[in-house]
Amino acid sequence: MSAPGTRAGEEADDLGAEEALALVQENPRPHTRGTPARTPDSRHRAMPWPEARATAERAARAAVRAAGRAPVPVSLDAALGLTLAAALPALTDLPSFDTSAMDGWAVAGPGPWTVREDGVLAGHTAAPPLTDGEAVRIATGARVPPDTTAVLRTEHGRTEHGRTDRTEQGRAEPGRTGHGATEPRRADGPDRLHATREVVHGQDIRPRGQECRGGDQLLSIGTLVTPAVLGLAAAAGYDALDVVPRPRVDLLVLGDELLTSGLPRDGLIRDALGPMLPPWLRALGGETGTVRRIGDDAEALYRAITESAADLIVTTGGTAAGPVDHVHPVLARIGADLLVDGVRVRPGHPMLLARTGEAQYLVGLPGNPLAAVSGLLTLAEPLLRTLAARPAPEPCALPVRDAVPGHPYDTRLVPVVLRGGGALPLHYNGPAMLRGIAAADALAVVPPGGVPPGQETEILDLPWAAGGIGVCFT
Ligand SMILES: Nc1nc2c(c(=O)[nH]1)N[C@H]1C(S)=C(S)[C@@H](COP(=O)(O)OP(=O)(O)OC[C@H]3O[C@@H](n4cnc5c(N)ncnc54)[C@H](O)[C@@H]3O)O[C@H]1N2
Ligand code: MOO
Repeated sequence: MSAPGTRAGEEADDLGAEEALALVQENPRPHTRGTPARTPDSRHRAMPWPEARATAERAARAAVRAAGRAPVPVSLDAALGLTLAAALPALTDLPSFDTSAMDGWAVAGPGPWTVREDGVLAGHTAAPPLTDGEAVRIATGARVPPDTTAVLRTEHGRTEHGRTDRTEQGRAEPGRTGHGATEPRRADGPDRLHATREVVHGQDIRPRGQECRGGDQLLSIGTLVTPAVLGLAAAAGYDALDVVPRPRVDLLVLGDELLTSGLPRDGLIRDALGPMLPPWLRALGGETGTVRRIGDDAEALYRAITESAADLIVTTGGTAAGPVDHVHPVLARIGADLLVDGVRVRPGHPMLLARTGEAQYLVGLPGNPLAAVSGLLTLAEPLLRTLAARPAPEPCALPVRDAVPGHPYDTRLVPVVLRGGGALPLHYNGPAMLRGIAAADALAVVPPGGVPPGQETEILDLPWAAGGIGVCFT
């Protein structure tokens, strides 16, 4: 990577976002609405895409009913991204004492006021009550002394020394005045404070309980813990929160052809899914333990599944019907219920969902990397979201800028960038490619037959893509 300002860095800047996008943008092709129907073979079990998602969500609801998901207390720093398992009552009034909202003086009654010698700072013990005609220097956030009637901002007060001084010429003159801050005292006796603006009763005092009273419900059950929720919980006195725990995920990567480092060689390729899936599963609400590489070993796959105590097992590869595609035979040996066995979606149609225990499910992702992403968002997303008690994302639809060709029968998931309120399909969206999705903001859901230019289509968020999505990002 080049440091900013170097030649290469300048070249990258010169390239510009749009040109960078052109590296991955799809060439518009005529959409294929009306393409003559092809008789699908072995399609009988494949489920329509919306139904597959609903099935995964229902399965997770059944798991929650069967096993429950006991709330766990976690420290604030571990709670981000989890869901509140109970409503959040305030543990205290907020603010918990009458607080100065400004730097200035706490005053009692009408001015001018006699200024007390000591000031009041935030975090200090309570100052003694003020009497009518008295003022005391006060800082923002400090407790206002009892019987304070208002806070006068520094910039709205003028102080005057309480005694006359002798000048060099021997003439008497009043103590010099200061605007805002009190000048160093040169004479005995308290300063006098004058307001330069009208003073309204109660001004710039945040009364105790202004935001909430102890016991008030601040947030409801099921609220996603965001950075703002962490701040509110801390302000309201919490050190820990009761949350729905992250569903545990065991990730089993299948395939003898996979390398974990270096360049592809001798027919071997790099494992793209081992690095990609754990953080993605976490963004969807799950927590992946170690990634286990099983190779193409049916016995090892059987053991890994039957020994797993995870809420969700995710396998990659081996879902088709090749000589070393062991997922189906092993699930049959276990006696698992196949709830989804193929989905009418491209890429990713061999994806599957099985029930492997009373409250345990297995999502089989196809090995082709973009097909695996498709399976992740079709089956693992609704499942993990429901297990983690996260709210469903608001449905979002945007117009496509160019025609997006469709499959004759199946839904397509197409990586897109979002620009100017519309979706632009990206090139390099083949099942084995990650180049398009790596540059994408979202996935467009393209129904069978395709979408003509300007027509709205459903958009699936990518968890990291805040930029440009606006309304869709939750
Ligand atoms: N006769 C048929 N063959 C295939 C069909 C079909 O319907 N009939 N479907 C194709 C489709 S579509 C897909 S998708 C794949 C699904 O295959 P599997 O889930 O069995 O996956 P594999 O065969 O193990 O691998 C497919 C492909 O992906 C590469 N791969 C696997 N794992 C990884 C990984 N972790 N990182 C990177 N790449 C990976 C693997 O090397 C293969 O190239 O089946 C088609 N075949
Ligand atoms: O479903 Mo496969 O994903 O088309 O490659």
